[in-house]
Amino acid sequence: MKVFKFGGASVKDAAGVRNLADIVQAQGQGAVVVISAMGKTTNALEEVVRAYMNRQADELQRQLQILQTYHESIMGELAGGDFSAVHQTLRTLSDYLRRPPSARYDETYDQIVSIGELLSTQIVAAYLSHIGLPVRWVDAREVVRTDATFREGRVDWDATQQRIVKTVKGPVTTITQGFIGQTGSPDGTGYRTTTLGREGSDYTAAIFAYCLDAESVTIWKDVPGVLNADPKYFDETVLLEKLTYQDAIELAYYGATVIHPKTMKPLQNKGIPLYVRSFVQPGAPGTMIGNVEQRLTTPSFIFKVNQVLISLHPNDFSFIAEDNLSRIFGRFAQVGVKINLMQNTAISFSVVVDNNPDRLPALLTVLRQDFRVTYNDGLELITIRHYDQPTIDRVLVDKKLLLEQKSRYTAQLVVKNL
Ligand SMILES: Nc1ncnc2c1ncn2[C@@H]1O[C@H](COP(=O)(O)OP(=O)(O)O)[C@@H](O)[C@H]1O
Ligand SMILES: N[C@@H](CC(=O)OP(=O)(O)O)C(=O)O
Repeated sequence: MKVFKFGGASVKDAAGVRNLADIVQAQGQGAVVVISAMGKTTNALEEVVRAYMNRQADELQRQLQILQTYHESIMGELAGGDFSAVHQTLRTLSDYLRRPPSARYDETYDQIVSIGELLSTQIVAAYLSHIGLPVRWVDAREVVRTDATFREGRVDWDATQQRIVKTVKGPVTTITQGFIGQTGSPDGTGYRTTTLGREGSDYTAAIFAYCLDAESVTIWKDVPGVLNADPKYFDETVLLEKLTYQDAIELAYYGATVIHPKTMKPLQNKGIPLYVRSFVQPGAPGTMIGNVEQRLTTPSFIFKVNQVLISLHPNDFSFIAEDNLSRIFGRFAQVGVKINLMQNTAISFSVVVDNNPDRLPALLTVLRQDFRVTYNDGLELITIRHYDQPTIDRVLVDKKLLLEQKSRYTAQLVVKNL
């Protein structure tokens, strides 16, 4: 059994859906096919959530219309298939949005944002059936069980495995959603949809593969495979043909957005290979991640833009020791901000985080309760895996270095453009 994952870029239009059908027919019949929301639908649904929670009726209608028109135009162009399930899902969303919003933002977010994956998989399943490829549409919410951490659901592996094994059987191709799951409701009155964190569809593919002891997972991308840098920021990239799980985990952890960082561990635990291949050139081999002998030697770059360097200084005479550190980490966990890099001296603690306007102001407020806080924004965090000095010198041209951290294999540089 193979698992395929198609992300938003691969199904952003009708041509993408037809291309997916060609790939599945040629290489993936009988596979589990995990699909994300089409194009930038998740971002669009985040706007729907914002308008709904802020009770902006006109804006909400406008956003809903954009969403509906986009999906309808893809269905129109596909010209064929029974899309009644898609229309039902759109009606369910409209009905939901007619009710007054609850105060539980994250829970509401998941109920709305999860619609993107339902729509995409219903469109793809209808089209595949129409062209004569029998498929089973599986509602991932009924098999992927999570806790009640909305927007970042933690998987209950035993319950999920039982359900997946029971549901996914036989030679028929399965179509299911990435990114979404379900929890028993906090008040015990029913089930609620959860999501696994933005860009979490790769992780869903790994969950299905783990539970089914799949022979491989292939994620189909708009790039030839894993490259030694994001081609959006770098002109001369090199394809990494083979990677150890460890190197792939490190690259993803430091921010190489080509694979979600949670994807590798379940696969590594069962030795299931992960292929990253181009949906534009499906015949090309791409990158193979697995139990390979050779560690990576090519320097690989990860650029994170829009970073903020925050420095904390105790208000009293204390040092940055265990008690202060535990308080600091508690504050970050409380507001849900991920630390991209940290460094401490006796009397200061510096962290680099994404400049997320939804969370940064809350973070600064709670930190200021205990510390004097200074910060510097508009920065870049450059991570070089398997670095050498000439590589570091090259990336520092026209940049001012604010902070540097090196371990045996990884160098991290916080810089400002000159
Ligand atoms: N090291 C890397 N190798 C290849 N692509 C990368 C790398 N780092 C970042 N990317 C970016 O990842 C993108 C593909 O991931 P993403 O847009 O999340 O795909 P999808 O949403 O279709 O799953 C590429 O277009 C590329 O810009
Ligand atoms: N649609 C979700 C989940 C996802 O993984 O999408 P993609 O595979 O297009 O990155 C998101 O945008 O966060």
